Amino acid sequence: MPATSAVEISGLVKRYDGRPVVDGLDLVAARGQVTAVLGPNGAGKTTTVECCEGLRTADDGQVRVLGLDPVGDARALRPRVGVMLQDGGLPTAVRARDVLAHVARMYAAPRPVAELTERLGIDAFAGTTVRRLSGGQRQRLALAAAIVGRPEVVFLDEPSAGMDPQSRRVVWDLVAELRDEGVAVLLTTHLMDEAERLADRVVVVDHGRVIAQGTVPELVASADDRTLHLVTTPDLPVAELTAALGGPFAVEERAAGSYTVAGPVEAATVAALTAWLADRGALATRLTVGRRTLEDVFLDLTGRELR
Ligand SMILES: Nc1ncnc2c1ncn2[C@@H]1O[C@H](COP(=O)(O)OP(=O)(O)OP(=O)(O)O)[C@@H](O)[C@H]1O
Repeated sequence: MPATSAVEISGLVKRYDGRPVVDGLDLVAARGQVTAVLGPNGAGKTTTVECCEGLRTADDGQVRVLGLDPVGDARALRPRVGVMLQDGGLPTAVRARDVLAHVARMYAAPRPVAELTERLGIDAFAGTTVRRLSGGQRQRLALAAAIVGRPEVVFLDEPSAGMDPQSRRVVWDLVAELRDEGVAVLLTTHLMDEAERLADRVVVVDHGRVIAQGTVPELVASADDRTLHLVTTPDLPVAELTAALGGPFAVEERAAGSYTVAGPVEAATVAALTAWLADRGALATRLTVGRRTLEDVFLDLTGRELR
């Protein structure tokens, strides 16, 4: 394993009832980097992370965390790895502050608990039992528990899911700090802005396999394609518009009155579009042309169908 990689997964297979939900997955997460795993619901992200955490055993392939086997070397790994589970995984009858104090005592040189509770706004609900915490409060406590032991590798399964925007920013700052301290952070997320802001590398998983990976700029920089975002009258006939633009464009109404035109958008495309809108008496209240976003790329890669 190269010195910089903290997690190495090769050919991982995990089946449930004979059905492979992880199906030959390869992934590397480096120290001092945030690696974000994206994928539709059921793609196999949590299962993969749980194999790294030693909570599931692989049916095939190999998983190495800090060069060790997450299941066989669980004892050696425990003090070096931080884990934040999707459901929190915290004891429900214990008060928030006691959970954290207890976890901190398991490590030789924990972070100062008071500093963490202040930073993550846990002081405000420190005396409340886990059972009675809101979803976002529970997430913050789970994050604190995952990092209090100064781990070398941190697994964060949807760390800011259910959090308000203020908490999310605090979490993002904390994750960036961990990275700067040299920690390997492997996180799953459905939030494209979270991945865009935090990830040094993005790994897109679908049907239990990696279907794309790279830095965000690498992933969004495909050919000359741009995306035009348009806000105007809802329910316009997109097939007619596509024909009027006269090129290989993918036109879509993503939300009522909010359209995207993907493809080789040029000045003439914008002119044709505004002329077509004017013919229908439709006013564009917003029209922007930019490079494709990570969300555009994600939808292109994984399709539009619900899972
Ligand atoms: N213990 C289990 N027994 C049977 N099937 C399971 C089990 N755990 C997960 N699965 C199935 O495995 C598939 C992958 O689940 P997983 O939780 O890894 O997906 P995910 O990518 O994390 O999805 P999400 O984005 O919804 O969290 C799903 O179809 C799920 O129903």
